[in-house]
Amino acid sequence: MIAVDALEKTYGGFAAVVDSTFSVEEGEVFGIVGPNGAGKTTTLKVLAGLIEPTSGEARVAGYDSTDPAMRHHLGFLPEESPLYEEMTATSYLRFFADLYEVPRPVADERIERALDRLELDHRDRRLGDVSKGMKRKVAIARSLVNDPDVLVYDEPASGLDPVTTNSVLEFTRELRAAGKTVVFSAHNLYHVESVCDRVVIMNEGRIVARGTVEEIRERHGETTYHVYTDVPPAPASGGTEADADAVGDAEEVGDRYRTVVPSMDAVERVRGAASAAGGTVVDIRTREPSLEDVFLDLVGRPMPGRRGGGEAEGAE
Ligand SMILES: Nc1ncnc2c1ncn2[C@@H]1O[C@H](COP(=O)(O)OP(=O)(O)OP(=O)(O)O)[C@@H](O)[C@H]1O
Repeated sequence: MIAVDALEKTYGGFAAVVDSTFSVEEGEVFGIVGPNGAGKTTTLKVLAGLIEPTSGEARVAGYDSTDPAMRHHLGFLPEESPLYEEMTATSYLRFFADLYEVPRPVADERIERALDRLELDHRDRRLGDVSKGMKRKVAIARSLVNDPDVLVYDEPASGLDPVTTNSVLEFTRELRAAGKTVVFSAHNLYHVESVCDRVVIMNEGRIVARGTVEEIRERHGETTYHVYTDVPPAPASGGTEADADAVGDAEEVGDRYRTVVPSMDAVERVRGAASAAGGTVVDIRTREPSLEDVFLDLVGRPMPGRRGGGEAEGAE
């Protein structure tokens, strides 16, 4: 449903997106995560046809993203979605439905359905007077007035309270169940883990990891072993440097000592060191990396060659 190929976007010589290639299948929820300035919004704006690639291409629902016909198949939720403050939710959504030339009875039914599902009260209050959560929900409803196949949401749940956040995430799952394809960006990795079928992690314009959350964890994360001993482990005299490294950082936890190590070999070294100190291992726990662990590890690495590349364009 979406195919992005060797996408580059530069702003006046600054490469915001570098050599990005990914695809999204029909009915998939696809997450783009990354730190501030990673290139997420730029990627989404290209998909939404709001900016043109410097090179490479993005195809959405069978159209080039720069083809105006593509927009009939797309609903876009920008990161900031200022609404017309004097309008009510209903009149605002009708206005957008008219822009898409949706027949009025169809539009009214669609708008009612979206507002009901999003549990939007105060439909006749001016938008300038409704809460931030309600404004976000109206913006989400706006993305659906043309009944698009593809939804591109930039930080859909950012700044929302936990209840509204949950309802937006649940709504995203329902969109998938209805066969829509959803691409969204997020900073909150829990949101991504809980909703997305597949994810790309971007850093400094480049994709640095991709796959299901599970695949990314397996590929990029490290399992650690937490070894609990009843004495501080001390390497036996005459032990190797690796033995000393393995037991260097025991931390006192209650009446036990915890040493975190990356392998079973190192666990055995800790065992030896505990016994050399007259004690024993009392517990070993395995800890799988979270998406957040992987993320912090990946985005902490410097990325080469961000500046330059592609032709300079004026800032938009
Ligand atoms: N119109 C523009 N002109 C110049 N530079 C831009 C423009 N838009 C974005 N950039 C730069 O491109 C880089 C990527 O920006 P982008 O907004 O895509 O990142 P992001 O991952 O969405 O960040 P955030 O999480 O902060 O929203 C940033 O360094 C940003 O300053």
